[in-house]
Amino acid sequence: MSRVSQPWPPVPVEPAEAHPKAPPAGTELGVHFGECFGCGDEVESGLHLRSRVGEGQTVHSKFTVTAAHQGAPGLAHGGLLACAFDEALGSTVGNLLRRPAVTGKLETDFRRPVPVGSTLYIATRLDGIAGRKIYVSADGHLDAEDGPIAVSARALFVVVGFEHFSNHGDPQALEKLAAAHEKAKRAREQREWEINP
Ligand SMILES: CCCCCCCCCCCCCCCC(=O)SCCNC(=O)CCNC(=O)[C@H](O)C(C)(C)COP(=O)(O)OP(=O)(O)OC[C@H]1O[C@@H](n2cnc3c(N)ncnc32)[C@H](O)[C@@H]1OP(=O)(O)O
Repeated sequence: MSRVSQPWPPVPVEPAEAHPKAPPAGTELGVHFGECFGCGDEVESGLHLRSRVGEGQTVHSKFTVTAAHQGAPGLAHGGLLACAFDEALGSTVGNLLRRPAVTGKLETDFRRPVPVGSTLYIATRLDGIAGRKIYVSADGHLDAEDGPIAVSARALFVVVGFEHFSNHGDPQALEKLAAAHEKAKRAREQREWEINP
C-alpha cells in the first residue's frame, strides 16, 4: 500500500518563532488543567502525557499505554493515540507560541500497532504560521526516543480569543483554573526572589 503525502504545510507559511517568554529547552511542562484527559493528574484513566521543551521549536512528550486505553485486546485504541497527539501538538503550540489556539484539523498516520505497556515518545515541531493558522506535526516513536515510528500526525491549530473558552466552555471552572495558575505563578516568583533577591 502506498501512502501519498500531501505537501506540508499546505499553504505558504512564515517560520514559527517561539515567544520571548516561552519556556527554555529542558523545561518540564506541567499539567495545564487537572481534569484534562490528555495530561490531567485528576483523571485516573487519562493519558497522563508529560512534556519537555526541546531544542529549536520542538517539544518531547511521552505516555505509557495502559489497559484503560485498549481498542483491541492488548492494543491501544487509535482514537486515544490521536488524543495523545492532540495534547502533545496543542501543548507545543500553547507553550512555545503562548497564544490561545484550538485544533481545527488533525490527521494521523498509524504505521505500527501500539501494545499495552509500551511507551510512546512523541517529538513535535512547529512547522509554520499563516495568519491565525498554525501548522504543527509530530512523530510517535515506540519505546524509545529513537524507536521505530508507530504513529505520525499533522495538525492545524487556529488562534482564538479567550472568549472562545468563556463563551463555549465552563466560565466558573475557567476562573478557578486562572486563579490556580496565578497562585502558582506568584509562588514561582517568590521562590525565584528567595534564591536571587
Ligand atoms: C496562552 C498561554 C498558553 C500557556 C500554555 C497552555 C498550554 C495549552 C495546552 C493545551 C493542550 C490541549 C490541546 C487540545 C486542543 C483541543 O483539543 S481544542 C478542542 C478541539 N477543537 C475545537 O473544539 C475547535 C472547534 N472549532 C472551532 O471552534 C472553529 O471551527 C475554529 C477552529 C475556531 C475556526 O473558526 P473561526 O474562528 O470562525 O475561523 P475560520 O475563519 O473558520 O478559520 C480560520 C482559518 O482556518 C481555516 N480552517 C479552519 N478549520 C479548518 C479545517 N478543518 N481545515 C482546513 N482549514 C481550516 C479556515 O479556512 C481559515 O483559513 P483562512 O480563511 O484564514 O485562510
